This record gives sequence, C-alpha cells and structure tokens, in this order.
Amino acid sequence: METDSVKVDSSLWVGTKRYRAVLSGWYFNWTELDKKNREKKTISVPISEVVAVAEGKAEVQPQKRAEDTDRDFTLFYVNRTRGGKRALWCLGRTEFCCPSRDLRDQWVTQLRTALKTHCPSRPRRLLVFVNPYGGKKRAKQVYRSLVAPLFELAGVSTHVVVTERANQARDHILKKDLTGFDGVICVGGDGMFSELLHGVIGRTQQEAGISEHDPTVMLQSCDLHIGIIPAGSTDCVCFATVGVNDPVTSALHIIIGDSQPLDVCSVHHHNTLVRYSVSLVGYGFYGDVLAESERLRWMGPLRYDLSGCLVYLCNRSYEGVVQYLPADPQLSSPRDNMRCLSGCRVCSESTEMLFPHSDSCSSLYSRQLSQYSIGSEGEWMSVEGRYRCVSLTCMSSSCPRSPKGLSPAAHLADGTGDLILVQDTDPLGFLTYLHRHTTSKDQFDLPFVEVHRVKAVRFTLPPGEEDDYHDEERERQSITEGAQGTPKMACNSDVESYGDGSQQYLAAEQEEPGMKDRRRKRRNFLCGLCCSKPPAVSVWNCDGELLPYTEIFCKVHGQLVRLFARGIEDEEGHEENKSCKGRCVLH
Ligand SMILES: CCCCCCCCCCCCC/C=C/[C@@H](O)[C@H](COP(=O)(O)O)NC(=O)CCCCCCCCCCCCCCC
Ligand SMILES: Nc1ncnc2c1ncn2[C@@H]1O[C@H](COP(=O)(O)OP(=O)(O)O)[C@@H](O)[C@H]1O
Ligand SMILES: [Ca+2]
Repeated sequence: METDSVKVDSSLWVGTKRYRAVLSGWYFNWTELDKKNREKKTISVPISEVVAVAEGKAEVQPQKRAEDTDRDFTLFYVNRTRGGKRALWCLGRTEFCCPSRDLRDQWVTQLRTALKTHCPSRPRRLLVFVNPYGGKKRAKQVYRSLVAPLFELAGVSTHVVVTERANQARDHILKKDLTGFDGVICVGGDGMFSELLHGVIGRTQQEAGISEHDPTVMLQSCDLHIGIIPAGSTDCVCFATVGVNDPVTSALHIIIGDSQPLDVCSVHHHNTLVRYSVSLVGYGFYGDVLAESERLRWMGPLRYDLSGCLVYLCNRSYEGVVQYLPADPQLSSPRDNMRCLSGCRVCSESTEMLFPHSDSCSSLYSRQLSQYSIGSEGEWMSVEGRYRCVSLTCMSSSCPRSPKGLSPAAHLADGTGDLILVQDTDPLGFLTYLHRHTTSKDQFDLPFVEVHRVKAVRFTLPPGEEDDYHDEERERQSITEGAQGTPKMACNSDVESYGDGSQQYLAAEQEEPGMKDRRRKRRNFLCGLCCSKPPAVSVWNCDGELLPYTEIFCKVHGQLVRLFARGIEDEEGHEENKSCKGRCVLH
C-alpha cells in the first residue's frame, strides 16, 4: 500500500496569490483564494481524479497552443458541480506558477509519476462506435465537441467507427481483431449499448468455447470494459450506472478508468439464446409501447410519450403464467429502500457469493440454478393471472423519465433482478402506478402490484391461449430450419451455430421482407382503439428491442460485464467541490 509520503511540498502562485501546495501519496492539496467571497480555501484532488498535467498555461482545445512559459504548469482534474439535483462532473482546470523552472519540472514529473503509479487501470486506447441514427441524431456532434477533446487531453487514443447500419457495432466486436483496445465505447442510447453488450459477451464466450444457447450454462465474465456516452432516447443504462446522462461526466469516468460490474439477464426460448438485457425485459404495457413507438421513430425521444398515451388508452391486459426462482431474502429485498449507490454494500457482499475464491469463473447462483434444472420443482414459485405488465429488471432502470426507476432498490451487481407483476386493474389504478414512477411515492404500495427479487423467471402462456402473433414467426423458422436443419436464433439478427460451435450473427436481412410490417400492423393501436377483438398476446420489450417469442426463460448472470462507471454517487458525499463555478471548462 502506498505510504502517504510527501512527494513535493512548496509554495506556488495560484492566480495572484502564493500559497503552499503538497503532493502526498494519493492527494494533491493546494490553497487558493475563492474569487467570490475573497477567502482562502483548500482544494484536495485525489490523484485518481487527475485527468492531465500540462507544462505552461495549457487549454483543453488542442488548437489553442499552450503559452509555454517555463515556470507554469496546468492541472486538469474532475470537478463536481450541481446541475439542479444532478451531481454532474466537469473538467476542472487550475494554472500554477512556480518560483523556478526546476521546481516546475519537479512538480510535473512527480504528478505524472503519481498518475502512472496509482492509476494502472486507465484505458490508453479505445474503440468508439457512434450511432448517427439514434436519439436526437446528434451523437457525432456530441462526440466531436465534448468528448474527443477530453480523450485527446488525457492522452487516450481512439479508433472511431460511425455506424452505417444496425448491428454493425456488434458484428465488429464479434469478428474484428480487438488487440490493443482497453475498452469499447458507444455514443448513443440503450439500443446501441445493447449492441456492444451482445458483442462483448458473444466474443468472450466464443473465446472461452462456451455455447450461449444452453440456458443453464455459466457464462464467462467479460473483462473488456464498455463505456457509454449518452446520446439516445431513454439512456437508462447510463443514467442508472453514473447517476446522470451527461456526455462530459461519462467521458471523465471513462478517462479515469472507473470500473462498475453489472448484472446481465439472458433470455432464452427453449434452447436458443434470444437476447441479453440489463435494463428491462417487459411484457404488456412496455412491450406494446415499444412496438407502437417503432413506427414513430422520426419523432425521436418523444415517440415513447405519444405511444405511451396511445397504449394506455387501449387499456390492455394479458393472460400469462409466471414462474420465478426467488433470491435469498436475507440479503436484500426490493422494498428495503436501500438504494444502490457507489460502493454499495449489498453488491460488494454479493461479489463474495458470486465469485467464491475457490472457483472464480462460475457464479454461485448459476451453480444453484443448475441444481434446479429447468423442469425441477426446487424453490420455483408460480403465479398465473391477467397482467397489465410483467417486467424484469437487473438494475433500478432509473432514467430521465423516471429518476427512481422501475425498481428503486434494485442493485447493479448483486446477481439478482426484480420481477414486477402488475395485475389487471382499472385505468385510474394503472395510471397511478405509472405516475408514481415520476414521484417519490412507492409504486409497489398498490394492491394490484407485486415485486419479487429473483434469479430466474419463466413466462408461458396459459394452455389454450392462442399465440397467433408469433405463429408466422414459427412458420418462417420451420421453413428456414427445413432448409438448413440448424436451430435459428430469432431476433433482429440471426445466429447460426456451425459445427465448430462458433457463432456467426447474421444481419436482420434474414427476415422475410414485409414480415416486420405485418407484425407491426397487427399491433397498430390507432386502429386497435376501435377494433373489437384486442390481441390476446403482447410482445416482449428487451432493452428497446422487440422479441419474436412470447414464451421465454430469463436468468440473471451476476456481474457478467464491466462499465467505465462507479455507480450513482451519493450527492451529499461531495460538499467541498460543490461550488466550482468558473473553474469548469468545456461545459
Ligand atoms: C403519467 C406519467 C407516466 C410516466 C411513466 C414512466 C415510466 C418510465 C419507465 C422507464 C423504463 C425504462 C426502461 C428502459 C428501457 C430502454 O432500454 C428502452 C430503449 O431505450 P433507447 O430508446 O434509449 O434505446 N426504452 C424503452 O423501451 C422505453 C420504455 C417505455 C417508456 C414508457 C413511457 C410511457 C410514458 C407515457 C405514459 C402516459 C400515460 C398517461 C396518458 C393519459
Ligand atoms: N447507422 C445506423 N442506422 C440504423 N440503425 C442503427 C445505426 N446504428 C445503430 N442503429 C440501431 O439503432 C437502434 C437505436 O439506437 P439507440 O442509440 O439506442 O437510439 P435510441 O435511444 O433512440 O433508441 C439500435 O438498436 C441500433 O442497433
Ligand atoms: Ca441486479
């Protein structure tokens, strides 16, 4: 453990005043005059939050050459500001002037050495995917103006790919050589993150020789970190792992090399992997909202509000049988009001349980789960009924639309998910349930709502329920299976498993032309408002992707991937840096 040995201790000019500055093991402390109230204040920056040290009076924009006087140096570091309730990060910048050039060189050398010593896990080279198509279609501009200058300042090199089609990012990660990259970054929304998630998990299992199609397999956890620069419509994964969806905040978390493990839910249909999810696997309301919103993509983020209203007015509920494997109630519960924040105790305790020292690659829950093989009774619970919505979320799924999220006390890395069952109820009751997502009232404190912390869920239709919605899908499957005799993975991309167990994702072109439109027409709620026979079956929304199956099996894999984040910082925890107006650049 690094001692707190003093590396440099001298007086430095900050602005027009000269004060003492000390670089000890982990911190750089200096004193300066607070411009507003003309009094001295001490600033203390942990080395782990230093972004860069530059000789001279350096600026962030590379085109502004540093005025290289030989006695100055500039420090760039993480500054916490307050954008309303949100704890934003911005780039702090302070110029120091030394009595001599030697002392300046000593400061710069020691600071850079401290950076190298204390922050070995910082990314040096990143693979960046920009989605020009998602959100407000401003991803390129966001990246170029706010993020690229920070990466350049911090000395992080990047290879940027602006995607031209859906699934290009995922295919790139699955097939291309990733040597030398310390992480992959998506500039977009949850759909774009989902592409990188599928690429990173698929690549890791490919290289470990694990077949993703076996629902009880223990997946290999992925070391290649994923970073998100928010530029989408819901941006819920970014919001739930960082606390805000702000490009500069996220870029700074990436630069300092934060690492946040994240649970992932695998979704299977029989022995076929359909999708992975981290934010929401939702049937009923959320599924119908997504199905309806795809036609309104030209509206950007507003499409969810309009389709939300339309779907709400259709007042639909669906029959279903839900079986679930409860998690250990001693550890935590969805009603214990223990929000998952940076350094969360529940998640760190789960790390012990998920990866016991003896066998680091297998997760405890997967072992337990494989004991209860799919068909056995074990501790599986089963409920049947008519539901407004059935949602499974591995995290709080907080997002700008719903600051507390679908399940406010869910944990990012505890190996469990929260299953929320909203039974059929009157429209006002359901509106109350929805509305509580935007207030601090407990959305589970309603008679028709139940929530369970689970490790696995199976959803099936009650016997005799017509799944006409997917019959065409199955027809298509059988036609293609007949042709190729291999199980086709059904989703907007098809996986064809070859003899050698490697898996090639094929692009969505495999779908018959017009199949999607036919499906979507079926769900068109505008005509649905008046149509007599509402569909008996809804559709699954899996992180913003429609699933082509109704009967699915979901399993939570604890801490399967890692993000360049540190969880939601408890706003109260950073009083001292709160007011830093004027010292923030690039905001
Ligand atoms: C009356 C106010 C109702 C507010 C309801 C807020 C519920 C918010 C739930 C947020 C769920 C977040 C789960 C995130 C899923 C995302 O992965 C996924 C993809 O994200 P991407 O577009 O960035 O790729 N996003 C989604 O699937 C969108 C989720 C659906 C949002 C529902 C919005 C409904 C709001 C309108 C309801 C109005 C009812 C009253 C009308 C009289
Ligand atoms: N260049 C592209 N053209 C069309 N679709 C794309 C492109 N790049 C990515 N996509 C797809 O767009 C979808 C939405 O992307 P996302 O960034 O989540 O935006 P939003 O948050 O608005 O949904 C993703 O599912 C992704 O697969
Ligand atoms: Ca979880």
